[in-house]
Amino acid sequence: MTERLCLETLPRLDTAHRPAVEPGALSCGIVHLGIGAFHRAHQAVYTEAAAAATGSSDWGICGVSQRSPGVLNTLAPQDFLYSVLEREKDESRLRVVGSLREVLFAGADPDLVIARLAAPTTRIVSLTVTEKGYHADLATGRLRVDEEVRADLGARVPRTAVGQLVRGLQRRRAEDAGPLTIIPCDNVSANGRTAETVVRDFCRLLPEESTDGLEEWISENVAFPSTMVDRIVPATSEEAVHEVQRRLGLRDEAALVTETFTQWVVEDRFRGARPAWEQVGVTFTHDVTPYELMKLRLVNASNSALAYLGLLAQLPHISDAVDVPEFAAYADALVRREMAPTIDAPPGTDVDAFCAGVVRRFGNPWLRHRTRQVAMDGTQKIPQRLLRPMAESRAAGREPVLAALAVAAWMAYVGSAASGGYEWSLEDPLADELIRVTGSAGSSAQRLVTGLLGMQRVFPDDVAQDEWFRATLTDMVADLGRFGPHAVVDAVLG
Ligand SMILES: NC(=O)c1ccc[n+]([C@@H]2O[C@H](COP(=O)([O-])OP(=O)(O)OC[C@H]3O[C@@H](n4cnc5c(N)ncnc54)[C@H](O)[C@@H]3O)[C@@H](O)[C@H]2O)c1
Ligand SMILES: O=P(O)(O)OC[C@@H](O)[C@@H](O)[C@H](O)[C@H](O)CO
Repeated sequence: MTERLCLETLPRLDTAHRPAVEPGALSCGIVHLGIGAFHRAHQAVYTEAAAAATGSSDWGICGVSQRSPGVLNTLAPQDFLYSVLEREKDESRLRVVGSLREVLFAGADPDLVIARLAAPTTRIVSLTVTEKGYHADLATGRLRVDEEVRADLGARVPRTAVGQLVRGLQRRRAEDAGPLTIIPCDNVSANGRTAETVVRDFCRLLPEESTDGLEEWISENVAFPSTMVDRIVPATSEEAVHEVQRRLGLRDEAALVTETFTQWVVEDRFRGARPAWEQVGVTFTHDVTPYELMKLRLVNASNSALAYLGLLAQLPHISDAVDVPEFAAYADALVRREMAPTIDAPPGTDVDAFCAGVVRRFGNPWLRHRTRQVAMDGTQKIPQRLLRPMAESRAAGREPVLAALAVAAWMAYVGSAASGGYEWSLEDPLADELIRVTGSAGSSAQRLVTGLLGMQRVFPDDVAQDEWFRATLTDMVADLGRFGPHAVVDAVLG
C-alpha cells in the first residue's frame, strides 16, 4: 500500500515538490475559520510564499473546521500537509504546502478555538465560512438574528463564526492580548464591512455587563479589511488524489487541483503585524470595491449561470457546461454584453482580456468543479452576482435578458430540486421557504416566478416589482421546462 504524505515521508520528495518553508519551524500567527479547499489553495499558498521570501517563522496557520471533523480527520494523519496541483493545458506545478500547522474541529474543541483566537501570538484571523456563514441580512448587511445566532447569544460556547469572533475578542481584551486584523475571504460584497457590522451587532445584543467598553476596544484594536479573492478551487476528488499519488509516490487524501490563475486584493487596513504578502503578488489598495464588483459580476455571475444551466442539462461539472458551445457562447455574452457595462474596472485592467479569460478558466478540463457545489446557497449568491447589476441595467434603460436567463435557470433548478428532481435535496439556508413556495406553485411557471419574486430576503423591491423582469422570467422558466436549456439559450442568443 502506498505510504501517506506526512512529516516523516516528506524528505523523500523531490525538492521541487517540498514546501517552501520548514513546516516544523512555524508557529501559528494566523487562525483561519472555515478550513475548506479554497483557503488551502489560496491564502495558505500566499502565506507560505511570504514566509519563504522573508524567512519569517511567525506565520503558520491554525485552521478551524466549523461544521464537520472531515478536514481534521483527513489532515491529522498527514501532519496537516497537503498538496496543491496547479493545472492548465500542458502546464502543471505540484507542491506540498507546509503553512497549515494545526487543525481544530470547533464542534469538538470549542474552548481551544477561542483560546487560539485570543492568543497574543495570533495577529490575523481570516475567514472562508461561505456566504451564509456571515448571518448577514442581504438587504441591510446587518446581523440576521436567526436560530443559530440566537442560540449563540445565550451560549458560553458559540457555534457561528460571528459568535466565535466576539467571544475571542472579549477574551483578547480581558487578557490584553493586543490588536488583531480580521480578514474575510468569502465572495461576499464588502466582506470586511459586513464582518465588522455583524460582529458589532452581535456585541450589542449581549448582556451589557459582559460587553461594557468592548465596542470601543474593537474600534481601537481591530481592523476588518475587505478583500477580493479569485482562484477556482474544486473540492478534493478521487481523480485529484490519484493524480497526485502518481506524481508524488505518496498518498495525499487532501490533494487539491486548481488553476494557475490566482488573485488576492486586500484593503490596506491592518492593526498590528501581517505576513509580507505584498512580496508575493498580493495587491494592497485603499478601495477593494472595483475589484470586488469585477469579480462578483464577471466571474461569479457567469459561474452561477453555467452551474444552473449545467444542472438543468444534467451536467456534473462547470467544465462540462463550457464544453456545450451554446452555453460557452452564452456565458461569454453575459459577461461582455451585460455584466461588463455595470462595472468601473480597476485602473489598468484590460476588461476585454479579463472577459476572455473568464470562460476559458471555467473550461479548464482539469478542474472538476461540481455544478452542484457552485449552485448551492443560491439565495445568498444571486442577489450580489446577478440581481444588483440587473437592477442597475434596468435603471439605465437596458433589458438584461442574458442575466434574466441565469435567474430563470436558478428558479427552474430550485423548482426541480425542491420536488426531488436531483439525487440531493435543495441546499440553501432558505430551503424550507423555497420548498414551500415551489410546492404551492405546482407546475405553473407564473406561480413559481411570482412566489419566488415575493421572497423579500432575496429579491429587492425594484427587481420584484419590475414588470419586464417578471414577464421575461415567466416566459423563460416555462420555456426551460418545455424546450430545455439548450433551446432557450439558442433563442436568447438569437
Ligand atoms: N472554492 C472556490 O473556488 C472559491 C473561490 C473564491 C472564494 N471562495 C470562497 O470560499 C468559500 C469556501 O469555499 P471552499 O471551496 O473552501 O468550500 P468548502 O466547502 O471546502 O469549505 C467551506 C468551509 O466553510 C464552513 N462553513 C460552511 N457553512 C458554514 C456556516 N454556516 N458557518 C460557518 N462555517 C461554515 C465549512 O465548515 C468549511 O470549513 C466560498 O463559499 C467562497 O465564499 C471559494
Ligand atoms: O465559492 P462560492 O460558493 O461562493 O461560489 C462558487 C463559485 O462561483 C466560486 O467558487 C468561483 O469558482 C470562485 O469564486 C472563483 O474565484
